[in-house]
Amino acid sequence: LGEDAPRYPDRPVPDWYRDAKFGVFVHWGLYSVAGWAPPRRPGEDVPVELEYSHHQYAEWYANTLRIPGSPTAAYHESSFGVGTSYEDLADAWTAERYDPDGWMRLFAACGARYVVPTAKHHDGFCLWDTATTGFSSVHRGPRRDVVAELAGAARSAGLRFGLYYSGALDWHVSHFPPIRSLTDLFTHRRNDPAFARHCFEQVRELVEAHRPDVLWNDIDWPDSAKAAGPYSLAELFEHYYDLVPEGVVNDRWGVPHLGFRTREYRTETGTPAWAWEATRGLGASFGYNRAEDDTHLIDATELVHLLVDTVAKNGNLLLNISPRGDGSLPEAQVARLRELGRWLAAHPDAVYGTRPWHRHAEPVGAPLRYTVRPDGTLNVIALDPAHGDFRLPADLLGRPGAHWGEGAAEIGPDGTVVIPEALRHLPAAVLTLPPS
Ligand SMILES: C[C@@H]1N[C@H](CNC(=O)c2cc3ccccc3o2)[C@@H](O)[C@H](O)[C@@H]1O
Repeated sequence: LGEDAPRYPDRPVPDWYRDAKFGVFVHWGLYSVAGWAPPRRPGEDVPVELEYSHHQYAEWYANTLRIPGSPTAAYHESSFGVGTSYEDLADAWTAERYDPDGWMRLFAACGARYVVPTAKHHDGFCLWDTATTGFSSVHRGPRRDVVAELAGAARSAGLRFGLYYSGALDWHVSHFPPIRSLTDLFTHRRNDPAFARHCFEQVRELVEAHRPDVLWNDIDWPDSAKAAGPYSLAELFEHYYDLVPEGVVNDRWGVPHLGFRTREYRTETGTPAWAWEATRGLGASFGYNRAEDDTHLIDATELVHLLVDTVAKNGNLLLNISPRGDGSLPEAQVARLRELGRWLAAHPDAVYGTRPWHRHAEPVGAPLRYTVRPDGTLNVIALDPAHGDFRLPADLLGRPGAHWGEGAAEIGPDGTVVIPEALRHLPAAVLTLPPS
């Protein structure tokens, strides 16, 4: 490291985060007013040359709109007219059905332990009472301090409160051509000291006003803040941890300091020793996409499997919900969240507060996942109980006291575990083995 390379703190990921396991991401912003991107079903891909002109992330609307000939450009003109800019939409944003307390009560009821709403996404529109710009939800549109309302509602609902911030991209204060490739993504962005100070001051406002338990930065941070000196990232982290001793950050700051690692629409192959977080939308987008219907969304059983698989691999799941511009929550998304919450409410000890076993699954055979409770009890989670009985692996044979929630488990001499009929309709069934 060069002589001016700052020193970053080495901090463990706090236990509250590792125990929480399930959080709700909320991408809500000016892009939710338009709420459109070319829809994409699970498994569908586009050729790399269309990756940005046909971006499936509706929160990228401001960029996609600027790509000549993109479906988004056509959608925008037909919906808002040739003379309406993206930023003009700020005055059309009324958020008339926005109910922060209702949102947070729902997320808590669905088993989330933390929530991470977007404070500023790549479009640069700020959802809090900022002194740094007039491009905000207080000065324009809703004329509400969305972040303050969400912070209060989250904590009243017993949730930890984090904030997403777009550190690398702010299209309101940048004047590059649209991003049309991965190369553009890394070159069409500001790294100058003035922008670095702008980002520093914005996040300082958020930290001082709301003490977020999680600082979830996206993509990267302005390079000129990565050396020692005023408005440096090192100073920002120091300030943050002074104000929020149990605070935690993610791994997208572009410096050798991170809390939990992140995977987006992907998972880990095994069980890493480090804390990590899997994040995705319920469909292919984080921002609301009115072009998505039920067939574009992950189904509830897959959602339970995603959570269990992630937790078995030492990860958390940060599942995104995409409120409409008016603040209402898409019913199909809420239905899936509630279904996940019902399973979690019936099997809390299979997830919350657990830690991974020495393997997360079996290389072959029945789809099992393992988690270990604080008292050493092993949760053997059958991901597809409808397929019926499964064989316990050799290293678990003979362990006494095997139990389903309701009663003792029937296990044959060869390790065949009979799944009770009453459990076969569930997305996953949990067999517990007391500490050996
Ligand atoms: C949560 C989503 N993040 C998108 C940017 N994605 C990334 O920077 C990214 C993607 C990703 C995948 C694996 C490890 C790190 C990674 O970073 C961002 O462009 C989307 O609009 C949305 O906010």
